[in-house]
Amino acid sequence: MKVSPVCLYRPSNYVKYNLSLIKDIVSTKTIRNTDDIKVVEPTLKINSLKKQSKKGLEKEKKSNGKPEWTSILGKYNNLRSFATQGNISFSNRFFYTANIKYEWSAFKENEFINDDADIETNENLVEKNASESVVKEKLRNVLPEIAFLGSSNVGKSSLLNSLLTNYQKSTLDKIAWASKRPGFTKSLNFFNIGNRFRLVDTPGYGYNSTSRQGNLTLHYLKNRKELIKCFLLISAEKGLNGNDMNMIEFMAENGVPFELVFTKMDKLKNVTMLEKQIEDNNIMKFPSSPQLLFTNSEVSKKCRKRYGVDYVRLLVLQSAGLPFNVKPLTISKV
Ligand SMILES: Nc1nc2c(ncn2[C@@H]2O[C@H](COP(=O)(O)OP(=O)(O)OP(=O)(O)O)[C@@H](O)[C@H]2O)c(=O)[nH]1
Ligand SMILES: [Mg+2]
Repeated sequence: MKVSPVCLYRPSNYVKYNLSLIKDIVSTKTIRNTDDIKVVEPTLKINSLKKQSKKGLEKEKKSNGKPEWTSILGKYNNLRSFATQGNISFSNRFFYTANIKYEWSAFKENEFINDDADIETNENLVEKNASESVVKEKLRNVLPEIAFLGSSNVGKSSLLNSLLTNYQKSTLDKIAWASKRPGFTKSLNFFNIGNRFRLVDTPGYGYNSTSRQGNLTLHYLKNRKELIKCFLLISAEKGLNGNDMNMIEFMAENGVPFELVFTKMDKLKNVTMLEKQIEDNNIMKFPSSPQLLFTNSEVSKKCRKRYGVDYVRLLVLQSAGLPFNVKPLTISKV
């Protein structure tokens, strides 16, 4: 199948959705061997577009001790009005005090259904180390789900860990497994957060992914009743790519609410170019008006703190329909 990359990127074509195309694109296996390789090229490599002057870099380095990019944290979302010190303290406390429980991984479509009839008849649901009643209990415990999506290596697993790790700690808690190797997460992984909602880590699409993983994620997005929100992660260093645009189309077509999170902000050299990309791709004019968040999950000498995490936490609670002062519940030991 030949696809013009220009056609894919143009916002006017944004509503034109083609399931077979997306399935192909989510699988790099398919793409590597076809001309469609073009569609996975990033639309814009932010850092490569313009070499910054020394003066510009200096200016960007620090403003009030923070990296300059932190000035856009509240610019492309409506969270500023909610981000009072009180609400931030409440929501941080929720994430620090909630019991976190990894519950299960889904490698196949039938591992995230929770229709009673299907459970009764589906023997695949019985895990090696769990009785059928345990698996049923897990699937019956209906909680709203928020999934992290994005290209491989954008930092989905790291963001999940960052949300759940206290600011005081210098390294992230290892709740979801992260790795510098792209394509590391191979299944949908479900984490119960204080028995109020689940965070779902997903396999990345693009480099080093497989069509099985891509189809699994698409099936989850389309069919999972508990899914209330997706956070689509984009590496600020690499920019939005064709796969991201297709995933956005897929979610729009299937009525899946989503927000956008720019990750690895600590690696961004030029905040103006990121803003230009947001404008050029008409991101603020997407019909569903996603909120834009910006964060870094790693710290370095240049960027000594994790920024933007407060906003992501606020938006997760808000997405789950919870008040910011919500208290975590006990998670059943089953
Ligand atoms: N500098 C920097 N590195 C990051 C950030 N977030 C993640 N990383 C690194 O990027 C690599 C990939 O992170 P992961 O969290 O495993 O990425 P992922 O999206 O889950 O990747 P897959 O599971 O392969 O799809 C790891 O080496 C992380 O340490 C960030 O904000 N800044
Ligand atoms: Mg991962």
